[in-house]
Amino acid sequence: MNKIIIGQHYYLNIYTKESQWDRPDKPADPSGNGKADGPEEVQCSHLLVKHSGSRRPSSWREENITRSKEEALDLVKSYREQIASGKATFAELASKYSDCSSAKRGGDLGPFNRGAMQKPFEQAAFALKVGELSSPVHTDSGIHIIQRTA
Ligand SMILES: O=C(O)CN(Cc1ccccc1)C(=O)c1nc(-c2ccccc2)[nH]c1C(=O)O
Repeated sequence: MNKIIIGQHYYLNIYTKESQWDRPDKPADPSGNGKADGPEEVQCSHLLVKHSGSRRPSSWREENITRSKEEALDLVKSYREQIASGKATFAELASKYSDCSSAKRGGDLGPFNRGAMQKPFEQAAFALKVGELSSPVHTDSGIHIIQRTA
C-alpha cells in the first residue's frame, strides 16, 4: 500500500490524463498519442467479401451473393496473404474483389472517427498502426480485411 503524503505535489499529463509523483523528464506530447485511448480519427481502406448471411447479400460485383461464410473467410484469408506477401497491392485486390461500393476507390473509406462504423469494424480499425493489415473482421455486412492508411 503506497503511503499518501498530505500536501505532496504530483504531476498530471493534461493530454493523456496520467499522473505521477516524479517530475517528468520530458515535456508532454501535445498530440496526445502518448497513451490513453489512441487516435481520434483514422483513415482506412477495406476489402469486403459478402456471403449468404450478409445483411445485404448483393453488390456491384454480384447481384445475388450465395457463397457461404466459410468460403468468404477462405477468400479473405487468401487476399490477405497476397497483400502481406507483396504479390498484389491492397488497392488492386479491393478494386477487383471487394463487395463494397468503395471498391471503385481501391477500398478507400477516407477518414472517420469513432461512432461512424459498425463496432467490430471500428474496434479493429482503431487498434491498427498506420500501414498495418487487420485479421479478418466479421460485421453484419460480411467479412473484411482493413488496412489503416493514416
Ligand atoms: O449492411 C447493410 O445492410 C448494407 N450495407 C451497408 C451499406 C450499403 C451501401 C453503402 C454503404 C453501406 C453493406 O452491405 C455495406 N457495408 C459496407 C461497409 C461496412 C463497413 C465499413 C465500410 C463499408 N459496404 C457496404 C456495401 O454494400 O457497399
